[in-house]
Amino acid sequence: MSTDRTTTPVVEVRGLVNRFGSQTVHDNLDLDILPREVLGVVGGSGTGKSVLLRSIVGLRRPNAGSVKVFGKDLQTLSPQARSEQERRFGVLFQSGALFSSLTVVENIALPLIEHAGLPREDAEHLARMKIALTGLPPGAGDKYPSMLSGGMVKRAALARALALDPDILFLDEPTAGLDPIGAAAFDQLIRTLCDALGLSVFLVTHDLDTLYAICDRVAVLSQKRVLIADTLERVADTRDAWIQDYFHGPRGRAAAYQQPTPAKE
Ligand SMILES: Nc1ncnc2c1ncn2[C@@H]1O[C@H](COP(=O)(O)OP(=O)(O)OP(=O)(O)O)[C@@H](O)[C@H]1O
Repeated sequence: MSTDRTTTPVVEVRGLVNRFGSQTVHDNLDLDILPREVLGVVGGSGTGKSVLLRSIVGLRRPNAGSVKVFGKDLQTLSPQARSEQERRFGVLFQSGALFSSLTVVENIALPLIEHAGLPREDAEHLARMKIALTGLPPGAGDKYPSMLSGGMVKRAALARALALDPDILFLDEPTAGLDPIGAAAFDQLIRTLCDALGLSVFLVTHDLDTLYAICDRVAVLSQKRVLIADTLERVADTRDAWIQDYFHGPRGRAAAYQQPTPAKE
């Protein structure tokens, strides 16, 4: 676990409101993402975890509220300044979202060519470095996504999310669909990258093992807002029906038994 995190947030979400027609998904939601932390974001299905992620990274304009990234409100920036801020985000969507007609190297090189303006040869050289960083064998770079296993696709998508050397990584259910061993290995990869590269990680998950294995704090979405964002221990002790069910039901007990509790600062 990282030990030198400061308390100035890298992302501050304040008073966020998101509505779809008559459905209010978020109502006055507040959340901080701290430097160098892995923040697990949990909540029942449909509580708005993915919408929150999309609102923070600028893919959805909220109905009200503000999102500050490194102290700057994305909505008030010029298009160029905004795009520079957005380059500080790396996003891994649930589907992986790689282009099927491009090889893994080409997929990872693409943002380096399009956003960083690198010549193809340099971009592909850097792409191979990102591939190595995520633990993929070198040969994987020349394959198409359909030729890779589910775990390898996740790693390739992570390599692409890391292409522009982001400060904050957003992961939407990264271990969904992986077998338990593959999921545990992917968890450890995220923790290692967070510590080695000094990244902050916003991680939407349903996976209790992930929370116990790598998260510094856990944010619970419930009743259209963040009910609590704190250490796993304090969250699990919170009096709330969903939290009690989630952390102290059979699956929660099994996860707590299997994993060492994250080190305290
Ligand atoms: N583009 C959209 N148009 C209309 N409704 C939407 C849209 N995107 C999300 N919603 C609604 O917002 C709510 C929250 O969706 P979201 O995908 O954020 O939930 P979630 O917490 O990530 O759920 P899950 O854990 O099942 O993935 C859902 O009721 C969903 O139907």
